Amino acid sequence: MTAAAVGLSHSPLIGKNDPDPQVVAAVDSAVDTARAFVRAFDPDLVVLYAPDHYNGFFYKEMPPFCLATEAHAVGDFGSSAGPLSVDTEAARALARGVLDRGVDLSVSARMTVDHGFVQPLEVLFGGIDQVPVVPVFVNGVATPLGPVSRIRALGTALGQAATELDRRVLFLGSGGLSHDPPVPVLDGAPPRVADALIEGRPPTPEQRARGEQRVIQAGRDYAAGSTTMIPLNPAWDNLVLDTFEQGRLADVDGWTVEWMGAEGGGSAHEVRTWVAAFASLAATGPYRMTSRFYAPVPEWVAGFAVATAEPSTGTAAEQPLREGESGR
Ligand SMILES: O=C(O)/C=C/c1cccc(O)c1O
Ligand SMILES: [Fe+2]
Repeated sequence: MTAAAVGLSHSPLIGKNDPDPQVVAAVDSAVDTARAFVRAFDPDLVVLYAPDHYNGFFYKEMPPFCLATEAHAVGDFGSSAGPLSVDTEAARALARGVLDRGVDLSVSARMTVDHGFVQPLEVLFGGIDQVPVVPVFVNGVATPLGPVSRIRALGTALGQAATELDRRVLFLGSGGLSHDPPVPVLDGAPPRVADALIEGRPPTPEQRARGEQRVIQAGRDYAAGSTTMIPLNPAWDNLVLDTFEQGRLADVDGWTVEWMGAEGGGSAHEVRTWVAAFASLAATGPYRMTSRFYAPVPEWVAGFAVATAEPSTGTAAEQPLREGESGR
């Protein structure tokens, strides 16, 4: 088995509320680098860790994480709808391997997913059915959230299980870093909203359009500096990226839910997907980050980051990231 990892922020506001062209060009260039990295690695299996935004998982049953043996995308914010090309056999083997290692994984035989899963597949592979994938939902939105150490344990167990497959596995984390979009919160929600968050009744097209419009307005408010939400936090985002780049994954066990929310906003917990992806790669051996990009993009309500990593050979030929590559 060979492995690699990519972390990629997502935002449904990309293309809908764009920043200055220079910022878009810088992001495009970083994404091109990641795409080239993925093409060169040529994975035959992608383990995709991503959050949900109350399109697939609801408070009726809200697991901390869940692996899918089959998955369908809802097509929110104009993203692709339909079945993902899930590798059911690999998904079952990985689920077994994670459970055997003492991590209480739940399994969905028909997961509903949204832009959190779809966007990285579209961006890196050109669609949701282009590469065999094992989708793993990681709750990064719906409180209460468990300790980050359990996400590292999940990633580690899944990485170890993947070593037993004769595959080229890309571990892909979708989301983060600091951001505080207007995702509804159950605590204190009016009864109609609470009911929707618990039951998960599909929104009418009008309701979905209103919700999406609210997010677009949030992007405009962030860009205008008139938001009442927690601002993007480049210092915290770079601390998070330093942790991954320096392979200090055990540090995340000390990250509290309160600290992450205060520093990075209500959706900063999406960075749990990166924790899982890098822990999976680390479970296969030492790694090195080969590219790192970061830009705070208020128009997208996103501390936006892209990073790639591969196994480290420990030889002198390996170059550390150059200044321009780090995005700092
Ligand atoms: O409202 C949603 O479904 C999500 C919005 C959003 C906005 C910006 C960054 C993200 O990661 C999001 O999921
Ligand atoms: Fe998100």
